[in-house]
Amino acid sequence: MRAIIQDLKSAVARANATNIRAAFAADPDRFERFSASFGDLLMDYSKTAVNEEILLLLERLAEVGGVAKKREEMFSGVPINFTEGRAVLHTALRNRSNTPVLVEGKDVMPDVNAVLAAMGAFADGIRSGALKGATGKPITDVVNIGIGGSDLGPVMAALALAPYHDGPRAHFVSNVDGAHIADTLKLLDAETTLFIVASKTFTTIETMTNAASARAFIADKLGEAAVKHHFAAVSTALDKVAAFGIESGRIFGFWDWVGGRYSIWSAIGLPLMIAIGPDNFGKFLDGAHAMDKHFRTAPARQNLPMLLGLIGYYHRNVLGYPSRAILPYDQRLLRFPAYLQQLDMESNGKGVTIDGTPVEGNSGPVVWGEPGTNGQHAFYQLIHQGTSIIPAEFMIAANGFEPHLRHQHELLIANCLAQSEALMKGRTLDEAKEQLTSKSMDEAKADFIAPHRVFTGNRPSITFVYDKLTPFALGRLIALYEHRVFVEGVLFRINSFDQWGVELGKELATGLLPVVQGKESVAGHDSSTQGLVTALAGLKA
Ligand SMILES: O=P(O)(O)OC[C@H]1O[C@H](O)[C@H](O)[C@@H](O)[C@@H]1O
Repeated sequence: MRAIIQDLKSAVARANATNIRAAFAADPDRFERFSASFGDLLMDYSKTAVNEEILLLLERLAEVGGVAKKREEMFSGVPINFTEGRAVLHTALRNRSNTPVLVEGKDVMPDVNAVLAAMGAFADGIRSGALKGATGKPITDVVNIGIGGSDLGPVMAALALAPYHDGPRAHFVSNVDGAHIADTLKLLDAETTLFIVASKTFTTIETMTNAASARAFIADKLGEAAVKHHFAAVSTALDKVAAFGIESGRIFGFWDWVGGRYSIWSAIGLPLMIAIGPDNFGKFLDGAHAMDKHFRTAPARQNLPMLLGLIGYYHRNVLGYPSRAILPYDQRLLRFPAYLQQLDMESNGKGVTIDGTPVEGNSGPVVWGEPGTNGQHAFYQLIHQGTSIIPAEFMIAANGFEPHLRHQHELLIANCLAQSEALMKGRTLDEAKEQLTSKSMDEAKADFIAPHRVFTGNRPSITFVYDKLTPFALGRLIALYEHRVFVEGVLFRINSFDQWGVELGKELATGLLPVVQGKESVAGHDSSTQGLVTALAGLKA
C-alpha cells in the first residue's frame, strides 16, 4: 500500500491534479467521466482532484488493501470487530431479501424479523390509541431517552422524515445535564407521554439517570402503578431492563453484533417507527438494503460507497486534508452532520492498526457541517478563502415537500450549485480587478481591493443529487455513508467497529463524582483538576 500511496502522490504532482479548474477547462466531458449513479441518486465527484490514473491507483489500493474481502467478511458474519470478538451485521437488520445470515452457525434472520414484527405491533398500538396511558388517554408524545448511537440515529431520522409524521410527537433526551430532561418534561402531560429507554448496554450513566428522572416524573404525577403503562425499553441487556421494572412485552431487544452507531435499523429505530409508521420504517430499511446490495456487487467505478471511501481516503492520506464538511442543502438533514460525526469519527478516529502497530499517516478526518444555506452566512468564508483545504460534500433533492414553495426550493438548488462552482472555479486576481474596474473603479483602488476578492478555487467537493428525501432515500443515504466509513477504515487498516477511546473519560468521571459531591478529597488529581474542582465548589450555591 505504501508504494501505491507514493505512486498516487507522484501522479498528483505530475498531472498537477489539484488544479481542478484547469482539468475542467481541458475536458468538456469531465462530469460524464467522474460521476456515477445508483437509481435517482447521483454522485458528482468531478470537482475533486482525480483523473483516470489516480482513480486506477485508488482502485488498486482497494484491491491491495483487501476491501472486497473484508466486505464479504462483514456481510457474512465474520467477527471483524476482533477487539470485542463480535460480528458486524447491521446489514442483517435491513436484509429485506431474508436470505439466511449466520452468526456462529445460527441464522439471525428469524430473530431480526420477530423483533421487527413486535416493534410494528407496539407502534401500531401506540399510534392507533389501542395502547393507552395509565389513565386511559391515548399517547400523544413519545420521549426517547438515550445517548450516542441510541439517540443520534432516531433524532436525525425523525427530523429528516418530518413530512411522514402521522404518529405521536417525538422528543429526544440525551444529555445528563438536567436541563435537557427538565426542558422537555415542561412541555409534556404525564398522562399522554410514553418514554422509551434506549441503551444497548443499559448501563450508560446519562441514560440511566434520565430514565430515573422520567420514572419519578410519572410516579409523582400518576403514582407508582402507572409507571408500567408509560415506559418501554430497547436494549441488548434484557436482564438489566427487566430489573428496571419494564414489562416484558414492552422490551425490544437487539444483539451485540449491532454497533451503537449502526443501530438505527434495529429496535433503536422504535421512536422513528412510531412517528412515521411501520410501513414507512420498512421503506427506510428497503433503502438501506438497496445500498447494501449495490455496495456488495457494483464494480468499483460505479460503486458509490466505494468511490466515496476511496476519495475520502485520498483526501485524507494522499492530499493530507484534515477535515471534511457535510453540507446538506436540506433543512431536514439538520442533524445529519452530527450523526455522521459519530458514525465516522467514532469508527475511524483510531491510532492503532489491526496488527497493534501505530497507523501510518492519518486515520479518519474531522467531520463537521451544517445545512446550507445557513452555513454560507457563517463558516463558508473559511472554506472559500481560508488556509486549509476542506473537502465539502453537498447534498440536494430535486424536489421538496412544499409544492407551493417551489420558488424557495429553486433558490436552495441555485445556492448549492453556486457554492460548489465557486469552490472549484474561484476567481483570479485579473478577474477580480476586471470586475472592479468595469464598475468604474479607478485602477489604483482596484489594485488595493482586488486581492481580498481573489478566490483560489480548486477546492474539492462532491455533490449528491436525489429526487426527494423519502424514507427510502434516507435509508439509502445513511447506508452509503456507513459503507464509505467501512472502506476508509479498511484502508486505514483499523478496526472501525470498536470505541475504546471513549472509556478513559467515563472511568475518570466515575472517580470524580464523589470528589465533586465533596465526599472524597481532590488530592491525587493534577493541579488543573484540583483548581477546577475547588473553583466550582467555591461557586456552588
Ligand atoms: O446504547 P448505550 O449502551 O447506552 O451506549 C450509548 C453510546 O455510548 C458509548 O459511550 C459509545 O461511545 C457509543 O457508541 C454508544 O452509542
